Amino acid sequence: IRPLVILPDPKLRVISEPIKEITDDVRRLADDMLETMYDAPGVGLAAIQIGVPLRMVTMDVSKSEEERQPMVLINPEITWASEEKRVYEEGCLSIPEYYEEVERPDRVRFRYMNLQGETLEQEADGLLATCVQHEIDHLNGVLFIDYLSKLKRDRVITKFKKAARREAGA
Ligand SMILES: O=C(O)C[C@@H](Cc1ccccc1)[C@H](O)SCc1ccccc1
Ligand SMILES: [Zn+2]
Repeated sequence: IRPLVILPDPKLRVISEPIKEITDDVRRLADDMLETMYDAPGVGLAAIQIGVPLRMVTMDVSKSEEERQPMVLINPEITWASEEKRVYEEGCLSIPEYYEEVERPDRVRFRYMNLQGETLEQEADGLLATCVQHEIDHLNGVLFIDYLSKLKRDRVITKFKKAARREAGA
């Protein structure tokens, strides 16, 4: 389990680098991310959220504990998005205990490489569509608060800056 990077850490604004080769380190990163994601718990995690600026995402939107369906996406990209939008109350493991409605395309198609080195493309709707868009945003330094009004965004950033100062014992 790796510590989560929390707002206002500037690491969250980094654009993550593509993964060029699937090495044992890359496989270990996937294991660390899945372990951290399940422990949080969350349904998705981007590598930058544990401080690693590489384009890897883990997801598991399966409902039950028994039937875990872990997904590891390497260099994922959205290849198509529906016109229809859907509003979902999003949260973020890097912005704890803050939830706001975000509107995103209802369905997306995304392409990625898996840990076996295969390039796959699949379509998603519902929570998986929301999650994959939220995670790929992380790889581009975009947070869900960027879709809110400036007023709301500034409020939450100020709140987390104050909390960070208190922690530093300022
Ligand atoms: O911070 C993250 O990237 C993980 C989020 C991903 C996510 C956010 C909003 C909507 C879908 C996925 C965590 O999974 S937040 C916890 C959570 C758990 C169940 C459903 C939605 C969010
Ligand atoms: Zn997030």
